[in-house]
Amino acid sequence: MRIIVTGGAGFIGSHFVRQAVQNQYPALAGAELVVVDKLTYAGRKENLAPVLADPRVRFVQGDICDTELMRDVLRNTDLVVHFAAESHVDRSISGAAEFVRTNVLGTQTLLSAALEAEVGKFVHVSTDEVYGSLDADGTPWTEEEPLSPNSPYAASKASADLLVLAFHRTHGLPVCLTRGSNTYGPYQYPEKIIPLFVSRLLAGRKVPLYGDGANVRDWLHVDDHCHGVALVAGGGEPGEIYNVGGGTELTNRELTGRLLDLLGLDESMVERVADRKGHDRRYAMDISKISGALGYKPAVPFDEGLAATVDWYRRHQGLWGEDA
Ligand SMILES: NC(=O)c1ccc[n+]([C@@H]2O[C@H](COP(=O)([O-])OP(=O)(O)OC[C@H]3O[C@@H](n4cnc5c(N)ncnc54)[C@H](O)[C@@H]3O)[C@@H](O)[C@H]2O)c1
Ligand SMILES: Cc1cn([C@H]2C[C@H](O)[C@@H](COP(=O)(O)OP(=O)(O)O[C@H]3O[C@H](C)C(=O)[C@H](O)[C@H]3O)O2)c(=O)[nH]c1=O
Repeated sequence: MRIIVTGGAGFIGSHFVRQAVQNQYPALAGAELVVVDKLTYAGRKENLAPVLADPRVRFVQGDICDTELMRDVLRNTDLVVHFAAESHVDRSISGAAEFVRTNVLGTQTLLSAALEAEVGKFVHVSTDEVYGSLDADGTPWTEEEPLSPNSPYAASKASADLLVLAFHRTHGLPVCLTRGSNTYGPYQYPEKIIPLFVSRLLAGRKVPLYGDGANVRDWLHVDDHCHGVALVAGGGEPGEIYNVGGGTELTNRELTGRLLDLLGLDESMVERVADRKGHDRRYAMDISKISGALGYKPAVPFDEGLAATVDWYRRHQGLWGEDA
């Protein structure tokens, strides 16, 4: 089996590749993996160091918007797992163009190449942010929830989702979509709240908590996210969407408190700053579809996963340079 993994040098994609090569996913055991990654600020080829020497792994530095390269790379491919994206909400607020280019145009370029190559399955890795924002007492989202993205990042991912579904309905391309919740773990570029706060606190710097700190996120360990994606790659039905949530809902204040406790620090390290523009209040996922259909169950207890993540950043301080 030949698998193309786009964005495989980033946070979640590199975890997927490392785990796949280590045969953690029965449906993908023994597969040849071709990683396609542009190596933006968020991608590090070194994230794949533990598996790069494996003869089943090939690395191609390239842009998913490059039509000729994608046509070439996707030939004779059984499965595409599409992680590559611009992924950070704050960056999409200060400049949306690269989000539209990579997340929308890049996805369309890949879909066209996948159609031409007659790939066996195309798994598009998406996000719960496409559903919008929930009130404190709102019911967690199922896959039937209408799309209502708020940030430019979420809008670009929702656009990509619609294109993926359109290629299924129009051309019969065998696609599946996963929609993951906020993911944490090692190897994440320190711009999202957990790696940013941990890196700063370890360096003795204060952390910026947006607004009232009462926004809620549904936390998912990267190991569980990737297991969900692998289950969908192995057994997901063409044309179907699967939510992949972690089930640990926390306000940003609660999350920050846990990080301070793990590091033996106090509230004086927290700086309250202006709120993010258009800040989504709460994300929460109903995962009964993937649990019932494919046996998905998040396995990493949040407190254990968070402690191990803090420990990993402690052992890898300065990995992304001082300014990250
Ligand atoms: N991080 C989360 O909490 C989260 C949650 C749900 C879904 N997702 C989705 O999961 C996927 C992976 O997210 P992540 O957090 O690992 O992102 P990331 O930013 O860590 O990694 C993205 C990777 O894509 C590569 N890339 C970017 N533009 C490219 C292009 N034009 N061509 C080729 N490669 C390119 C980067 O070099 C990087 O290696 C994304 O599609 C994201 O939308 C992320
Ligand atoms: C960076 C930062 C964030 N925050 C707040 C803002 C959010 O309420 C929460 C999480 O923010 P973060 O940017 O880490 O993640 P989201 O905006 O929820 O989006 C993330 O989860 C989804 C599912 C994806 O799909 C995205 O790729 C991923 O970036 O912490 C702060 O208070 N201070 C900060 O410095």
